[in-house]
Amino acid sequence: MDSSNWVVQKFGGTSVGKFPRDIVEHIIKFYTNDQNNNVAVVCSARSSYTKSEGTTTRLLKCCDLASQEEEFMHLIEEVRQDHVSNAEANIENPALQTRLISDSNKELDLVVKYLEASKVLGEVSPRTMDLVMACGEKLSCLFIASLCNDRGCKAQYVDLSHIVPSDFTTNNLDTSFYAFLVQAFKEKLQPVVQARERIVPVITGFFGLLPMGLLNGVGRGYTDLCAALIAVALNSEELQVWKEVDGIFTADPRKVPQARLLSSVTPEEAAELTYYGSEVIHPFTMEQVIRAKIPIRIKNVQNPRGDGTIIYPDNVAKKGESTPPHPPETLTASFFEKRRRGATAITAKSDIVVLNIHSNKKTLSHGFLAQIFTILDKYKLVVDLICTSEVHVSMALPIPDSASHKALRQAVEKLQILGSVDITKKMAIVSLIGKQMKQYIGIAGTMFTTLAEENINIEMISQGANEINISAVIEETDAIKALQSIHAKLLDESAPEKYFEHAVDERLEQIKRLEL
Ligand SMILES: Nc1ncnc2c1ncn2[C@@H]1O[C@H](COP(=O)(O)OP(=O)(O)O)[C@@H](O)[C@H]1O
Ligand SMILES: N[C@@H](CC(=O)OP(=O)(O)O)C(=O)O
Repeated sequence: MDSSNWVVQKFGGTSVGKFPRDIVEHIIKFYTNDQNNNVAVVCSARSSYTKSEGTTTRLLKCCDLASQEEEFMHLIEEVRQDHVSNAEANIENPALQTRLISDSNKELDLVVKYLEASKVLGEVSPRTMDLVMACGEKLSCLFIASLCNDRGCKAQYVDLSHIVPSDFTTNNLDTSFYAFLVQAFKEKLQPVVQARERIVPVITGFFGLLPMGLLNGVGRGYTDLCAALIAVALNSEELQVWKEVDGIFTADPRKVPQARLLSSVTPEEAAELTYYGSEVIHPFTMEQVIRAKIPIRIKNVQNPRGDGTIIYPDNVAKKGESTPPHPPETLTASFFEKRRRGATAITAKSDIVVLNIHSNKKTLSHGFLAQIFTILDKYKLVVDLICTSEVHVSMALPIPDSASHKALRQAVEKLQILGSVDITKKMAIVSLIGKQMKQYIGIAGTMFTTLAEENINIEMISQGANEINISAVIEETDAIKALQSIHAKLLDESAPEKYFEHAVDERLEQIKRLEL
């Protein structure tokens, strides 16, 4: 088999749940047969409807119940039933179907053993949680590999859940750890790469067991990172992340119907969009592939022939070239957006709490911030935005679940020693993202004027340190109105030019001045 020409395709949990036949018939088979690519597939755990009701969520709930010494078997049976009926509905060959059901049952029986032991102890260690969570990706990949074989596309299930040796110790997911993983993946995939006939490896997006636990180290969405590392290991031409949207839009198309599909975004923009509420791609993914000069393409399972959105730096050459004189060959001609007016996209993040701390001046100002961050760190609270003066600090914190609510309550008790503390709940961060914004004057002005015109009160303002993000904290109930109105003025193709009369391309102006 030719060892080059690899394409890595990552499928999310809801896509595996809703469109497995399309994935095999119109995507995997199309790229292997019609496009003559070597395809490697990475899957997340199956969700039949939404991620919050999917297999990973159910397995994590089992861990939660076991740690409280409570019964969890009803959830395991739900997962079992879901996968058995899915196998019966999709796998036609009786031998393949029987084998898949038996393999799936074995994996679930193993999970029950881990959970029973944890229930006795009343504690689930990060390692046990990883062992339980890994089952989701195992079941999903056993299924997709079986479906490929059922439909005449030779595939092999590849389990990465024990790729990290049990004596491996690290508390850092640093470059050397990623390099170790890439090497381990290369060795694991060697038999498939060197096989005489073409075989599609169907690889578990779970790669563990990590010393600190995959959930602690990487968080939900870890299969994107796994796919990126596989793409590097195979030196692939492209990493394709298949979703249920045509690509990355100027705003969430569910919230802003006028949102436009973007043909390209930079890795920094994709990361900011994900951090600030648009679940586009796990932010850890980009660095690995971009360093290896591999473009990422976001594509739609329901519209497989669409171009999707390319994530690639606008100033980096493609593989094998030293300069970036033109769009890399694998990218479409429309790679570079023609009409960029500064901003690329807008996003909103809900479940934000604003925390204000006013110093009682019993501490020197230089110790004030250090103490605040020590307390927040102790309770593992993340700060999305921060504005400070010498004695006053305002912070926007994502508080999405009951665990973070509890942590916030405990942190506030400690913070009160430093000064007066107040919190405002049910807020949202609205962020305008764009790599080219920094060279325009007037974009922030238009954004804030628009909010004022819509009668939306701004609680906090922040311009990200990387200058590609302008954010405002507003009430959660105003978020959609804010997205739509700012989009209409700064991102709609049909927006009247008058909205841009204050947005001056500063770099262009400087050049003009030099020429005079
Ligand atoms: N700017 C954006 N561009 C595209 N999708 C966005 C954006 N912001 C939010 N989204 C939402 O992100 C979701 C991602 O697609 P989905 O296929 O559900 O992801 P996954 O495969 O990771 O579960 C979509 O439902 C879409 O509405
Ligand atoms: N199954 C895991 C990992 C993952 O990456 O999911 P998805 O690709 O559906 O975001 C989760 O739900 O977190």
